[in-house]
Amino acid sequence: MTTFTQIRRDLHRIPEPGFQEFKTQQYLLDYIATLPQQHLEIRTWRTGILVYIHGSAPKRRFGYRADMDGLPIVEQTSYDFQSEHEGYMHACGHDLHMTIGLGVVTHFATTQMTDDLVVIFQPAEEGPGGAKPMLESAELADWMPDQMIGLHVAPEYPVGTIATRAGILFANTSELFIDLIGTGGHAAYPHKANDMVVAGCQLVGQLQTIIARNINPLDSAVVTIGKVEGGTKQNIIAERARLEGTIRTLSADTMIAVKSRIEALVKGIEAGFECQAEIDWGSNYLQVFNEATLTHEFMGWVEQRSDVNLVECTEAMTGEDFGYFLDRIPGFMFWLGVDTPYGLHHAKLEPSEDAIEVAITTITDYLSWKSEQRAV
Ligand SMILES: CC(=O)N[C@@H](CCC[C@H](N)C(=O)O)C(=O)O
Repeated sequence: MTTFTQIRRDLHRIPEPGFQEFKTQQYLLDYIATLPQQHLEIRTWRTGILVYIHGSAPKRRFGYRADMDGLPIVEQTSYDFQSEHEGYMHACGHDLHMTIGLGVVTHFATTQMTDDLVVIFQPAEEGPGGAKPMLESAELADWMPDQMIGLHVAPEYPVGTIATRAGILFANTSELFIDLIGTGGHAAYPHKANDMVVAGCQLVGQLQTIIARNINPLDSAVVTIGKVEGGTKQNIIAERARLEGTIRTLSADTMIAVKSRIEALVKGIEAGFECQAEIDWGSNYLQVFNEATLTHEFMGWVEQRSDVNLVECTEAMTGEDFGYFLDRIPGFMFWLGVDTPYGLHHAKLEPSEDAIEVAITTITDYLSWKSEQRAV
């Protein structure tokens, strides 16, 4: 087993929620401390880490970002290195993203590049979002890269596949939390209560009409309710219900339109069920927009290689707060094939560990090549 496979497995065992990646941060810091330190400078920001790798004659500063948090999922993989944190799992590949980040740090700590590189381990990608506050932090302010790279594991592609496109890669997102407050009561006296389970169920159904009936079929949008909570016992009419979801759109205007329809439907539920409703939009992420010149150059570079296959993919409705990096710094994100039948956020996700070496080689070779091009 390679060091990096072992590292991935160690990280897989300790998934933590956003901004609580304490063990993860310590694990990464402990590993980085074992590397030759002469070109490295290390800073921490909350539970994140920034590793500055000084080049020999720098004219530019590249950036690679890896996200760190796990998800509230009960793991169902066949692994003998399953999560030790009950109810949490690395089900979005962040264990691989971080391992690849360590691989990149290891490579350039021992083989100095001409240009500088900042490897950013960023907390809370799954929510509430670490990228935006990290970009506003004093820790990153004087280390701001000139070009950013990020990747995300892609279960649907074979190992050795790099998939990307110029322009929008991932959607705009907004979280969605709706609280419905009515009147509870005895299950046998529905006429004396105001049942929020019924109101909540109706609202879930009505929300589906936004995409089906209000959005241009040639546009793309998603409204998913991923969690419904309501009531306390089977024979008590529920006083409260809570819907939790997410909205995805390919344009900012469509996001505004979807939110306005949600507000209208929620008002209708309030009137129809004589209840109170509160909407909280939670956190929102900007689309991931790949800068055209750099993305095409990268795609051309990948095409020349015999060890990886390039796929020009379509946009996905996934979200990523890496969009905030790309809004400020030119660069791109790409999908890394990890060949597993279960999708992202699935309890059985088992990404192929062979993809780790593919990614480390691709990123370090690409950055070395870019660095040798010498910026003007
Ligand atoms: C790559 C990926 O799966 N990202 C997440 C980002 C979630 C953002 C936020 N918490 C939300 O749910 O809107 C995704 O679900 O796409």
